[in-house]
Amino acid sequence: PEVKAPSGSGGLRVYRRMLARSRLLNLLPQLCALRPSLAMSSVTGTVTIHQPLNYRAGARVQPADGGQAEDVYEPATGRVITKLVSSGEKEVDLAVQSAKAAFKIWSQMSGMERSRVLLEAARIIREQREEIATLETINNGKSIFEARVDIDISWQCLEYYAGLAGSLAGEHIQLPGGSFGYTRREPLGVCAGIGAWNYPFQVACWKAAPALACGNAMVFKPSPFTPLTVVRLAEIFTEAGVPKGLFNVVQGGAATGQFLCHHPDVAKISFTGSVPTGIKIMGMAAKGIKPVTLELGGKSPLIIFSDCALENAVNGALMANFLTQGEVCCNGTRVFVERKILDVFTKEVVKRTQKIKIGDPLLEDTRMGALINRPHLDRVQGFIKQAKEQGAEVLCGGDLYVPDDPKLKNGYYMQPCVLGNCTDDMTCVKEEIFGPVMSILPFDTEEEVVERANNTKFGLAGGVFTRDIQKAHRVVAALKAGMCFINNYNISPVELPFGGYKASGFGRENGRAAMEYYSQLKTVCVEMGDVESVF
Ligand SMILES: NC(=O)c1ccc[n+]([C@@H]2O[C@H](COP(=O)([O-])OP(=O)(O)OC[C@H]3O[C@@H](n4cnc5c(N)ncnc54)[C@H](O)[C@@H]3O)[C@@H](O)[C@H]2O)c1
Ligand SMILES: C[N+](C)(C)CCCC=O
Repeated sequence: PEVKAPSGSGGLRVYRRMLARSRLLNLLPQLCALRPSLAMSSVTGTVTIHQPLNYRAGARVQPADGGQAEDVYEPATGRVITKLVSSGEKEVDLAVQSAKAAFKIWSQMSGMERSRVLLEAARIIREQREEIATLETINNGKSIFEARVDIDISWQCLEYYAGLAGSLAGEHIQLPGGSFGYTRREPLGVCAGIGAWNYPFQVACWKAAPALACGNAMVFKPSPFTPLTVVRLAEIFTEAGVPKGLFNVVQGGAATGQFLCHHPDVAKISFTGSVPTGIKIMGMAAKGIKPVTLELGGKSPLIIFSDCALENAVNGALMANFLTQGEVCCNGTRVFVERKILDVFTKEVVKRTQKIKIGDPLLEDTRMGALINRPHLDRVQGFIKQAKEQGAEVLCGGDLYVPDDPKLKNGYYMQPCVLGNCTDDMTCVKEEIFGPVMSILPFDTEEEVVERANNTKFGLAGGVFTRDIQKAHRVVAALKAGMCFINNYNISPVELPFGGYKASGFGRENGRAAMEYYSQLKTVCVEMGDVESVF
């Protein structure tokens, strides 16, 4: 109901379908109206946060050994919205100890008891959807339209794992002479979650929901660029009834993350971020022999065959490149187009890209907001400059965008960009840009395109558009990527496992699979007879 899809907009239809999965969604505007929320009063450029941003033992706290306060920006305006105090070793330890104490209570509860608390947390998120989405938009710069979808995926994730919490079980195995064995699926203990800035609330839910469902506690460190909404999540967990200290937030950057990873009482690390940081995380996990989930970057291929439904393929390419200003790990940024339809496809993609409404992310009709910060915007611009130098042609966009509204003039906006005349050896085709930049690459045969699509160090995602269903399955089977789409792109039903191959990481979030990454198997061997010793 809150999503108004212009007619013929297939990408938005997909999003609407995802949202329509909740009957309760119809009630959301009324529910929001009952609660005096941040959303009611906020316009871009007005919100400032003064509350402490760490969360420990069920309350917001200032870190016990905080360093110097750093500015946190509103990407839409370039304005400082809050100050972030990084947590030192002492604060990280206090958070871990708090989690350890809560783990003792939570891990002894039945799956059904945990389920009820997670369902209540999901309900509160739904109720506060508008407020959380608004805060996410203010802190991240993505459009409010998209932030609402992120929040919906977040509560759906909690509901999904609430449903699975009661089903966590082992098996019974018959042995000779009436003896038997059984297995218990047990929680790991205190899990560390470390998040990226592109989906701050959603990344936290994708980690917290399966972790808590399995009986673990968590200490979460968001990106220092987006510290705000995860503290709301912590408050919501407390309000829903988790033991105080079960979900804690420590703020800070690399140093805080390192204290967390090295902490001897942290049993597992779940990391979302870049490949270079992922390598460091794995090194730290190796030192402590800790299991690790790595959700890293990508440079995913999207393959458009000439027998596709063209409008769907164009919509798919837009969805694969321009959500969240292109700052999406699984984006299909290498768009391989069969040469027969290269011109017609490219023309349509360019036309649609030029129509994307850029601007104030809190306005209802905005579809592209501001990039996360000035250095990142400069970096993306640098990729486009280099692409031109290497022979790519800018078919549209690529320049900075300055909105008419004076309060937005210091925001970090750019026009979404489509690059033509690309070749596989160009930097824009090889490296993750993490901005709104699509590279179009022509191909002639299936065999050729599969080989080129796999010719990358990454392996997060991939997609194919074709009406030939045999070809579609054959191609995705050949793609070396963890998350593949046929005739769609970048939707994320929480029931489906998500994660990478190769340098894009390992472990899975979402789906039943994630339960394995937040639990461990204990085997119990039971003797019903006498013990026969060989000695
Ligand atoms: N696969 C996925 O699910 C997924 C999802 C979102 C983003 N990403 C990837 O994340 C990247 C963008 O996010 P980013 O710029 O925040 O990544 P980043 O690697 O710079 O930072 C990620 C997190 O790690 C922390 N960190 C940095 N150095 C650390 C260290 N030495 N020890 C411990 N923690 C440390 C950061 O403070 C932040 O919280 C992109 O590459 C993107 O593809 C992947
Ligand atoms: C929700 N998406 C669009 C699938 C993005 C998942 C998180 C990756 O950055």
